[in-house]
Amino acid sequence: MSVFKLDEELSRLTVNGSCAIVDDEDFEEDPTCGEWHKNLLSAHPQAISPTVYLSTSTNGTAAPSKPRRRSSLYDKMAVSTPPNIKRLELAPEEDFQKANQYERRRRSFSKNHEPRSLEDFEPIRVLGQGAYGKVILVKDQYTSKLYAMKQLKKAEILISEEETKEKEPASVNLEKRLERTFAERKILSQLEHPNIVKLFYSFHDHMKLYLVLQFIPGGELFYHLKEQGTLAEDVVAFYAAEISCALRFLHGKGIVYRDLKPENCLLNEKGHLVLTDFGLSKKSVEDTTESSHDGEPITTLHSIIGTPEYCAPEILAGKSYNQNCDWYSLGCLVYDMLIGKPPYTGVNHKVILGKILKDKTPKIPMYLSDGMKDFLGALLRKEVLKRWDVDKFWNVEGPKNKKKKAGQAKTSCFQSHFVFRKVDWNKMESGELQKTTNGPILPIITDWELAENFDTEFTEMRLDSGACQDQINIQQNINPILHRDVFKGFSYVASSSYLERYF
Ligand SMILES: Nc1ncnc2c1ncn2[C@@H]1O[C@H](COP(=O)(O)OP(=O)(O)OP(=O)(O)O)[C@@H](O)[C@H]1O
Repeated sequence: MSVFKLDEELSRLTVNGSCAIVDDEDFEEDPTCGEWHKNLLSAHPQAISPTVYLSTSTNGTAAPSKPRRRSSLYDKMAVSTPPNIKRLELAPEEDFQKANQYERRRRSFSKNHEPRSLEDFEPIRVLGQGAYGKVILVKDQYTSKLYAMKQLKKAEILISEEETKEKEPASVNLEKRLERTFAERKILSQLEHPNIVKLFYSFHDHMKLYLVLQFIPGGELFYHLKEQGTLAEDVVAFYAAEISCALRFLHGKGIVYRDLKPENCLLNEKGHLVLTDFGLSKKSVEDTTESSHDGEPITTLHSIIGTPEYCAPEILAGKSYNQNCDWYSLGCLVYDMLIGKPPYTGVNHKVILGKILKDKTPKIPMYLSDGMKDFLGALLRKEVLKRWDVDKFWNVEGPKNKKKKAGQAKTSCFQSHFVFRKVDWNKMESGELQKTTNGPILPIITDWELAENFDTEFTEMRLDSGACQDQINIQQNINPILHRDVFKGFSYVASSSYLERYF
């Protein structure tokens, strides 16, 4: 889960791209919210979760044996009390006012376009945890819709352990972390693609930033990989095609994803792949669709960032890089799905880094089809200039060289590659395939609120842990910075039409 932050920003280099902090006028005013943690404590003294799985492995060797769900377990699940029940204890006048307020909000949510706050959502269970906070399954109290709420602790963003180690002034690092925080919110609010998670709302309170995302119930591809060991070539090709569509779409908008790994690939209820976590994505200033699709560099980036196993060598070497780094990561992910581990592994980041930078092109097992070997070989080239420029050759053939020099970059059409022979690109690119058919692995979902395709390591976590400590950290350490209101402009509400399209 952890993000690799080896010398996260090279102090000698500057990022050649736009700061993604957005203008205030772009967004709606956000209400402050604060009661949620109290509600949460009273509603959920303990996290509730079944410790059972319904998914079974098709690969007996790789999957650990897990107990099947007994139906009686459902009866034993704790029932959480909706926080609004508390209103019954209020004095009549307050009760009346609150009830009116509730009714007003309920009516406005039916129109779907209202700034949101933490009290609007009932926490159900933890779905995952990242570097700056948790992702929690929540239920909208007014509409009963489920969302994945990504919470980022302001304290973690404002004060990082690295600051004590790094030579750069704290303000430089802070700018970078804020830039990334805003980048995720800004980038996601501009995107609409069937294979990319949707952002519906964002807001913040005195402790945290909140991104209210579409809940993707099928869990991480990582989870299914653990269950199944490895996947068949056709299945892998299908996921590779869906990821490629999402990456191509992002590159066309001038965005480099930079964090492709199995944990960030989720499966939706129909088994289609959805990319999440845009915390490391970067958008360029010169966001011209034409030049990006020509395969020209979107922008030259320098930050060392990402998860090392899936990270392109040029990034790890501290060189400048462009969108092509995402295609190398796709090669690593495809390799992982087929072989059960990424191309370079090791006991720690240093060992992995050494292998990626010094070893030759990774060994591709003989048992893969020739087509798959060719595909992987073209993406896993360490030198960018020798790597397949997928954006350039997305749907066009490059010039045919009669005498192909050894080590030359592949110039054939990406979509026409042998491994994609069963993929209906037209339907996939238009989104029709994702709407009308199921993907190769259909996650078992008996009840969306159970989040049964997520690891019990997370779903059994206490929902409230750490909340009080964060408060103390903020007050003791970062008051001067906090007063600058650096998170102004974070709040966002998707347009009514966008919201209506998905609910
Ligand atoms: N929309 C979603 N629906 C369901 N689960 C989600 C969703 N978004 C995130 N998750 C779960 O939460 C986990 C962590 O989310 P995410 O990667 O966005 O957090 P992060 O803090 O950026 O993590 P990292 O530090 O690993 O980059 C994911 O791996 C996934 O399991």
